Amino acid sequence: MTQTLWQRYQDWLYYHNGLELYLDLSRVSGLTQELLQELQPRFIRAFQDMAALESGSIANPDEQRMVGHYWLRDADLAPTPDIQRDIRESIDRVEQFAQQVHRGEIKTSHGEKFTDIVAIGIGGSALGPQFVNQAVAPAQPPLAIHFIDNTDPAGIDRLVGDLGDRLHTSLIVVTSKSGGTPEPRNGMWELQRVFRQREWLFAPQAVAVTMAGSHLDQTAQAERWLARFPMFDWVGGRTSELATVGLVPAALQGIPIRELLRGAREMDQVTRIADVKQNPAALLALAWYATGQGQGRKDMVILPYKDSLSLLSRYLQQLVMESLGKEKDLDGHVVNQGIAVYGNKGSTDQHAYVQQLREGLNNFFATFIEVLKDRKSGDWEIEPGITTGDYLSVFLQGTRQALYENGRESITITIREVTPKTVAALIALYERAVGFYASLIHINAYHQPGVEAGKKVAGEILQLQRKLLNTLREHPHGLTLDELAQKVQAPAEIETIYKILRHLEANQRGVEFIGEKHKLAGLMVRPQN
Ligand SMILES: O=P(O)(O)OC[C@H]1O[C@H](O)[C@H](O)[C@@H](O)[C@@H]1O
Repeated sequence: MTQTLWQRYQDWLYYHNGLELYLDLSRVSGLTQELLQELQPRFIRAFQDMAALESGSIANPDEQRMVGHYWLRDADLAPTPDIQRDIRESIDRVEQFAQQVHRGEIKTSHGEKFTDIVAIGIGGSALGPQFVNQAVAPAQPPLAIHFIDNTDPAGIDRLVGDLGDRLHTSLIVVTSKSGGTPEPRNGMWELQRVFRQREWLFAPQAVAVTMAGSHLDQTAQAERWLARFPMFDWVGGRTSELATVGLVPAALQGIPIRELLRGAREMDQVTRIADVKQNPAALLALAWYATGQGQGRKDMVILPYKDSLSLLSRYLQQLVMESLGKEKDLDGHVVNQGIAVYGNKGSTDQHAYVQQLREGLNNFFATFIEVLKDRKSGDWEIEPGITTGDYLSVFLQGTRQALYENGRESITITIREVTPKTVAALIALYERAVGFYASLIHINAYHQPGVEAGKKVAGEILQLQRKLLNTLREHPHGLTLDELAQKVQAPAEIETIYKILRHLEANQRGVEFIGEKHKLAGLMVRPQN
């Protein structure tokens, strides 16, 4: 007897009472009891791996590191008394610092209360804080937050311009776990220059969030910055939102960090259960495996039907793709794994790419995030018996049904309201699901070897740029691109050389082309007068 969809819905529905969170997997048609049985041995291994991880094993073998982000929300889990103490102390210090700033006990060096935060960081040092800021920052926060999350001078200029004098009452929170990432360092240097130009003191407004002893930490100590908060080497960037990386900006914005920690802890407690059907993260990992045949054949389209969650997809892009997008498995076999993540929000995206989802390439599964509570207060009927929120709700249901009827799979996560607790629970759910899924496909979810390759090439190009400028200065009458490439002993890099020169010329950086610059054959370049 074919199972009714309603029966399937009930069979594959998970509900967490404390969090009022539902996980509906019924529209993942590849999900069957048979698959669950087939994968049981791998799940048993995944639960064992996870238990070992939480006990302090070297769960990140490639970097020989422990993986301890779950300890952040329940210090008792940490494997040593020292780590337990470090966790508790760091949270207490964050809370105390924020309270002192809010009360005006910590002020600027010129005696004013702080009004804003400029958060400088990139990747895991920005995406979590940005997501949580948009999701749950108070309407009138004690300090408004602004992000420099790139090395784009125009973006920095825009922020400095928008801030105006509020920069003088801003806390500059520089976050970099490694303490050496070029982009946040550049952001810091750019702001320090603005402070110098305006004859303002930078250090008394500066806060560092980084690993003890890092270059950034040493700088903050030497320059006597206002405060420093530790990042631990056993917390990865993409799982650091519940570490000081996320807690410092959250606390300063008046977001209750103990609620964030509580929500994540409550989710951790159930995602620790070694029984797939009782474990929402294991169920999520199973659904991902089912829909993509364990090879990421389907992209993960994140569709929260709530404006305040529209940065969730950007946050999950790093958490999922930097964890799962790996060339080799734990045995060194080339697997080129991953699950691509994209999305924005509903119902907005129905007017953008849902057309392709409904009728085009069936290479995705949607993840709807449904929020039952429409607004804090003041609801009213825009039509008899209908509210704006009804539209949002029925557009989600309608899209989900329209996709399913055309053979497109979806997962639906439902929460009653967007709160610090439920947002942190969502973060914890995905952190654990990524960990389980990585076990199922036998990869290390906790390193990121692929990000180094691009950085290495970038460093080489910067070096080449320095050589080009030095060489050009010796030839005021100019050289052809070929001659220049020969003189810097990089004939094979002529295209890169051309791109470096084109960028320098566009910014009046001491280089000018002779002749029509799009006619590359025989194009000459000389030092700019
Ligand atoms: O916090 P940082 O050390 O500056 O690192 C910032 C980011 O850098 C790299 O891109 C890593 O792959 C990310 O995982 C990390 O979040």
